[in-house]
Amino acid sequence: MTNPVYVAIDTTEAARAISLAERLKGQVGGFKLGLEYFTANGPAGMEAVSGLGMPLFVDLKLHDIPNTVAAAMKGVVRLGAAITTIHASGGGAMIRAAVDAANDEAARLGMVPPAVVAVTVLTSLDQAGAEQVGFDRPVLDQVKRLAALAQESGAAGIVCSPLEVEAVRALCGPDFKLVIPGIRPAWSEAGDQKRFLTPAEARAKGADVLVIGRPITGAADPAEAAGRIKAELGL
Ligand SMILES: O=c1ccn([C@@H]2O[C@H](COP(=O)(O)O)[C@@H](O)[C@H]2O)c(=O)[nH]1
Repeated sequence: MTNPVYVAIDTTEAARAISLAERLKGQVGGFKLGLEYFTANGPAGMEAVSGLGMPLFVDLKLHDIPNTVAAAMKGVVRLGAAITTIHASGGGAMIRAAVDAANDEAARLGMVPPAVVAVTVLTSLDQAGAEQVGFDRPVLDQVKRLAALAQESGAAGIVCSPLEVEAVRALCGPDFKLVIPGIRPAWSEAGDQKRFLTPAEARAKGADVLVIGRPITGAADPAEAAGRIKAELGL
């Protein structure tokens, strides 16, 4: 089985990111770099990590009018992303524009386009937090609604919490990519994550990609922590 874990390397420091990536290379399936890293280090910083030869998940969660998202998505393709994120709540036209831009730019450059996945309801929101931003229905229903929109608008998959995986799988089918943060091994701290399960639980429910940051990167020995997660997954 391919290792489904993408480690979220959330830091502003390129040297720390590269050092973590080098130490974790054999223990995870890929590296995720997000806003914190990109705004500090730009495309060159991204390339310093992708140059280590592992799949790169570029997590910029684009959310703007379709024209702007399409232009930004072309830059994401040039970073060599295997997976990248947009916000589903940007709407169907925005999702379609992002997917079309990814495909067009990749074709122009002779590259494989990234899997464009749409963030539904952030895993840091519980029911009360979701209601605060106007999702006045159960979180599961909101996730399913945005998953259906993402799928009909051409996205390769979605980002949701492990608690919603089974329902979205039933709704969207086996080929829809479920990228799942909110992963907390039993021995780790929840931090700001509100909707979470363990790696083994998330995998058993049918998650395709497990996004795990602080339980690995904040451990005294990140490679050992990633190795424990690998063992939990039977890898
Ligand atoms: O709903 C979401 C969407 C994205 N994330 C990102 O995943 C990682 C999780 O890191 P942990 O340290 O394991 O909490 C982080 O980069 C988030 O930006 C998410 O957590 N929830």
